[in-house]
Amino acid sequence: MASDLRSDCLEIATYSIGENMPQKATLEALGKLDIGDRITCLAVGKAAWHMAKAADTALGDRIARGIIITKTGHLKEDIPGFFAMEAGHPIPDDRSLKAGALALSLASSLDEQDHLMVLLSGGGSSLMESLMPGINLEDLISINRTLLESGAPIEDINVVRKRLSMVKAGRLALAASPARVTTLILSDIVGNDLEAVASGPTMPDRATREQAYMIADKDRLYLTRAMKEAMDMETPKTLTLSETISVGDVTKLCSAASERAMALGYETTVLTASLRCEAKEAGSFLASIGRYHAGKGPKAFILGGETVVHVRGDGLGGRNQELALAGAIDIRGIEGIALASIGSDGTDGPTDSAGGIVDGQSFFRMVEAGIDPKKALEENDSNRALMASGDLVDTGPTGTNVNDLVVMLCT
Ligand SMILES: O=C(O)[C@H](O)CO
Repeated sequence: MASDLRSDCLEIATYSIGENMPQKATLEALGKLDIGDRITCLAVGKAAWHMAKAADTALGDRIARGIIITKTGHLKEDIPGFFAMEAGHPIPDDRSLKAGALALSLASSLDEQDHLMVLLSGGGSSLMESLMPGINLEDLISINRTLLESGAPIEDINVVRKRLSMVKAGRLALAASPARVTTLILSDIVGNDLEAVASGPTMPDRATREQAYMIADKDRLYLTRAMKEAMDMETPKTLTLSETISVGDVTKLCSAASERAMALGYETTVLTASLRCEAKEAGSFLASIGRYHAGKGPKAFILGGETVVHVRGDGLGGRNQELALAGAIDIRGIEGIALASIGSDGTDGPTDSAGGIVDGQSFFRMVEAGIDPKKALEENDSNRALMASGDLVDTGPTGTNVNDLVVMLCT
C-alpha cells in the first residue's frame, strides 16, 4: 500500500508542477487576453525565456520587438525578433545595469498605439536594475549582500530595493506611459503579494518611506547620502494604464495538486498555501496529523509555501528534505501513510534533489543503512539520511519556480 501511496504522491506533485510550467501558464493566460496589434514584449526573470517562447507561439508577428533578461544559464535557443541577454543573480552585476537601461529605453520609446507586454518571474530584482543618481554598482552589490544575508523576508528586501531603483516599484510602467502595460506574473512569493515579485517594475508600490527606513535600520544598512535621497523620493501609488495578471503561483500549485488527488479518489484538504514555518516543525506537525488520520482514509492533505531551516549542523540538505526527514521520524512504524515535500523548481537547498518522500518504514531503512535519523536531523544532514533510505526525489530543474508543495496521503 505504501508504494501506491508513494506513487500517488509523486503523480500529484508531477501533475501540479506541470500545470504551473511557465510556457503552459503563459499560453493559457494569453489566450484569454484582448491585446492590441503593436506589441512590445519584455520578459524578465528566471522563467523569462519560457514565457517569451509562449508569447512568440501565441502572438507571433504581432510582437514588434522583444527583450529577454534572464539568469546565466537559463537561455535556450534564439527566439526570432527577441534580443536575449543574461545577468547576475542573486547578486546583481554590470549586466543587470545594462538590462535595466535597455528596459527603460525600450519602455520610453513607446506611444499610445503600443502595448507593452511584461512577462515577469522570480529573480527579476537582481537581473534588471537601473540605479537612482549617485548610487553605483558597488553600493548596489553591498546593499544586496547585506539584505540577503540578514534573513529578512523577500517582501521587506524588495521594499528597500525598490526605493533605490529607477526601474522597480512601477517606474518601468511610468516610463512606458502613454502605452498600455499588461504584466503576466509567475509568482515565487508565498502569499502572492504580486507587487513584490521582481520588485514590481510595473505595479504601484504600497510601501511607505517609513517602512523602507524601518527595514534599513533593522538590517543595519549603511546608506550613503545618494541612497537616503532615493529613499525619500515617493514611489508611484497608482498606475492607471497598467494591469497585472497572475499566471502561476503557489495557490495554483495547491489547487492543481488537490484536483489530481481528488481524481485519484482521495478526500482532499488544502491545509494552507502559505506555509512559512521551520521545516522540521512542519514535518513533525504533519506527522501528528497523519498519525491521527492513518487508517481513516483515503485522505490527502496538501500544503504549499516555503519553510525555513535555521542551520545548526554542517550536514547537507534543503528545507524540503528536512521536512521529510522530520516527518519520517514521527511517522515511524505507522502503516498507510506517505509524505512528500518537493521544490517546484526541482532544486532543494544546495543539493541536486528536489525534496524527499517518506513513509512509515523510512526511519527503519535509515537505521539499517547505519544512519541515526534524529542525529541527522540535528545536524541538518537530511540529504544523506534520505539517500540512505531511498527517499530522495530527483526531478532535475523543472523550469518553473512557484515555491514548494507538500503532499501527505493516508489510507
Ligand atoms: O526577484 C525577486 O525579487 C524575487 O525572486 C522575488 O520575486
